[in-house]
Amino acid sequence: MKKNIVEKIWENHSIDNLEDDFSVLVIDFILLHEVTSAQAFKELEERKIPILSPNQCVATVDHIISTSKNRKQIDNNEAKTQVEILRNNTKINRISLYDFESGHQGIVHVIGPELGITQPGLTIICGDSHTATHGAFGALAFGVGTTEVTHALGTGCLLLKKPLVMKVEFQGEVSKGVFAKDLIMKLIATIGIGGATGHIIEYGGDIIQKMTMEERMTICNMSIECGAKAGLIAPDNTTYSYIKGRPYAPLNKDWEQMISYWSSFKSDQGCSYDKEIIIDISNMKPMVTWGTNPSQAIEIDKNIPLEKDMNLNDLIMYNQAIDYMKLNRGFPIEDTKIDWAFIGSCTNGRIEDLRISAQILKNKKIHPSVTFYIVPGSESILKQAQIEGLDKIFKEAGADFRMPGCSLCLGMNDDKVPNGKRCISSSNRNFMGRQGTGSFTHLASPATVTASAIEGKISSPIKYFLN
Ligand SMILES: CC(C)[C@H](C(=O)O)[C@@H](O)C(=O)O
Ligand code: SF4
Repeated sequence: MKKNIVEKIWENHSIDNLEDDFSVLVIDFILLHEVTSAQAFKELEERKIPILSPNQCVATVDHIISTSKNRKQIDNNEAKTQVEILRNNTKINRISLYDFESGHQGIVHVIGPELGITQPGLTIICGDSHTATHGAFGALAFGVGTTEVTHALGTGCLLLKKPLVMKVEFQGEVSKGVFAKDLIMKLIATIGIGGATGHIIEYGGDIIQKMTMEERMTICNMSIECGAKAGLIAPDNTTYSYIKGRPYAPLNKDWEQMISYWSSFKSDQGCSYDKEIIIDISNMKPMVTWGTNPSQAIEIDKNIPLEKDMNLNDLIMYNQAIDYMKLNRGFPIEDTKIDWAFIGSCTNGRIEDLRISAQILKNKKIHPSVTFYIVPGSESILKQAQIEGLDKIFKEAGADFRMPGCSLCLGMNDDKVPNGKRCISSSNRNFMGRQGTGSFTHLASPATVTASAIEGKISSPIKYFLN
């Protein structure tokens, strides 16, 4: 029987099939961060259950930490306690912790791939909703709650219901100035925040195949924003060359064997899906959100929708969003004045994102009224940016190039957009107050963020890519 990639990974990991499509699934890797792991360790300790396989776990500090240069001296007491608890838990349980100055501290979904932990055909979980990022490598990776983290740490498996599978393909020509972020935002705007509920998305087709791993990670990362449990992309040579030589990658003598194993995790030609969606991206412009969820997005040259443009079901959310965002119905989104700009997060805080921003910023200054945070996803990206001299370009332009962490993606650490200020952001969520109480967020690609930081208003980056 022909199978899709999800069915293949599922069967390969299922050790017991129960009624109603439930299976006991082996979990290959557990990623941990300071916010959602403490309770899991505590419960296991209380019940005297040891961690089954500490070498299949990796931890880092990302959410709550400071991104300032003197981040090691943690002033915030709550953050200090959470970091100390994680240090202690990982030490007692012999789990690798990528702490400050380890060379790989960073956002959990950035360092997994970077270390070569994220590999095709694996099942990977983390107490974090953006775990789908790892699906870019053909892994079945999804966010879970702390109870499931506890269960998986103790037993190495999880009881799960087999999800439906949706195939998504982007078709057409990618226009200049349009990036992976714009494509995934277009999908979410098209199918809505619940458009993929109950499904795992497999992204396929020529456009996806031509993408770099960084671009594929951006795509898979935001799958959760349209309700999908996970998003994945079949592995190919781009995947294998990215993994090769990384700390957790198979060594030379096992390499060929692993490639042939990994290559088996591809959907069979003619296999079936529960749903198939094609998104036409011809002549598409960069995307930007006007509202307070990621589906409330339009192409940058379009007007903010009017009430009559909305679905009846979306009307309440529409009105709440417009009122919160203090925007004018039916007006252009372009030229909306901004105060802050942010490049970072597990969606767009990778080296390619910083390179695009630096390419635009070179020999330019950001607008005097804009505060621009550029936050690398990991220590290794920070180092690479310094090697390439990107840090100098950022500094000369007037941007603040900071230490790695989740930073302004969520208002859980010292980095916050002040009340009443408007930020254009390369992150993945624009919920009310997400970047700080009373702040306004517009999601966009790193190129659009940078163009807007220069102009002091929401601006298209297309002009920077015309020759
Ligand atoms: C703090 C954490 C539980 C949360 C998540 O799961 O997504 C965070 O990473 C986010 O992006 O909102
Ligand atoms: S960068 Fe943002 S989305 Fe990603 S894990 Fe951190 S808080 Fe969550």
